[in-house]
Amino acid sequence: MSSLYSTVPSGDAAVKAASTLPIIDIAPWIDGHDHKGRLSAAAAIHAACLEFGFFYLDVTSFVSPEEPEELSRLAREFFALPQEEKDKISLNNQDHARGYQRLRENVTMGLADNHEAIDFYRPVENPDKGKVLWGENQWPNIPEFLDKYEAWIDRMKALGLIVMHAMAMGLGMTDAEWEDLKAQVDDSFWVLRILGYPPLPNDDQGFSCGAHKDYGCLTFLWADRTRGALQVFLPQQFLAVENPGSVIRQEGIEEGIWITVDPIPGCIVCNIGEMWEVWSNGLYKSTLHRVIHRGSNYRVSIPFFFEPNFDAEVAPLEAARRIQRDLHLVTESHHTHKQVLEKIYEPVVYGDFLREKVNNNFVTGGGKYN
Ligand SMILES: N=C(N)NCCCC[C@H](N)C(=O)O
Ligand SMILES: O=C(O)CCC(=O)C(=O)O
Ligand SMILES: [Fe+2]
Repeated sequence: MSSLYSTVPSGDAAVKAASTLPIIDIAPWIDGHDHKGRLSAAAAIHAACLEFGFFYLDVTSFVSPEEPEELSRLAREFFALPQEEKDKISLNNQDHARGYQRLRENVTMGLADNHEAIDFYRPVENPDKGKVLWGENQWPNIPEFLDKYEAWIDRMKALGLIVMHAMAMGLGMTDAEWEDLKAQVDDSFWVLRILGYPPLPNDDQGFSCGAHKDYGCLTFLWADRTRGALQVFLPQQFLAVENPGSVIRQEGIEEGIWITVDPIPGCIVCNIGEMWEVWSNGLYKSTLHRVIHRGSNYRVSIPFFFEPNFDAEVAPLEAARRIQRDLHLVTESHHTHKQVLEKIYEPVVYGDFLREKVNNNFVTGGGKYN
């Protein structure tokens, strides 16, 4: 039996699927009053979330191409420092979440990941480094590092609200419903992660980053030009589908393929996290992805996680339930569809969910602090 975590991308199906990942231009959401343009971008995001949980965002109207290049240069400067210099901002000096993690210190599904990283989170008012997630960010002592990254964080926060608004429109939410949703993300407990990936040795069966779903709301990933590193899992049932809106994803399906998602200039890769799975009551699935970086270069990627507010109570949205009921009317009503329709996701407090995840993420410190 093929398992989720062992299938590799290969053959025509993989190529077809990869070329299908849509590119959605956010320009209509940046300039002026192009209502039609906004509607069609919103519809494209909705379709992409139903089918893939992943899409490219063309952000040329929003960020200059030099900006992330500069961030990547600063990241490389940090990762090139001697180990003891990097350890000066170790997450273990702080709250076991904010700071630098050595190569193989991060763990996914019980296996060490072949990457090093720095994590920054939204600052909190009364920092307490004895409380997981509640300490202070630790910035490398490199000229311009802080300023350049803070500018990027501001821009990505703004992008988060734009994409959330587009998604609300894509789900057919009323203005009042959007205001309610917005109140759950308007003080986002965001995370910025800077990742460095040395090549995975050819004889190493492990992962640069093991298969996982992102935790929250929206991930905006900028990555350098390295190809063939990021892979996204596509369930088999979606491969030959003309109209994804007519399919309801089934629970526990393990058949599918891993497709490669390479960087496209001017675009960032966007995917939805587990909180969107709850809001959409499973209509949108947060998609498994992983990184396998072989080859010879040192890869850098910079994901920004636009997350709900720490205290947000995330529960299925009425707009998603309306769509699910409509889908039920137009699709053959067999057993599985009935089950999906009747299943209501349990509400989650985002901060509790995140703390649980972070507690299990590291070789060191994990689970010791609460
Ligand atoms: N904030 C986010 N989404 N970080 C993603 C890290 C995923 C790997 C992590 N070790 C895990 O097992 O979840
Ligand atoms: O480096 C990448 O391309 C993806 C990283 C990732 O999935 C994550 O940090 O959550
Ligand atoms: Fe991820």
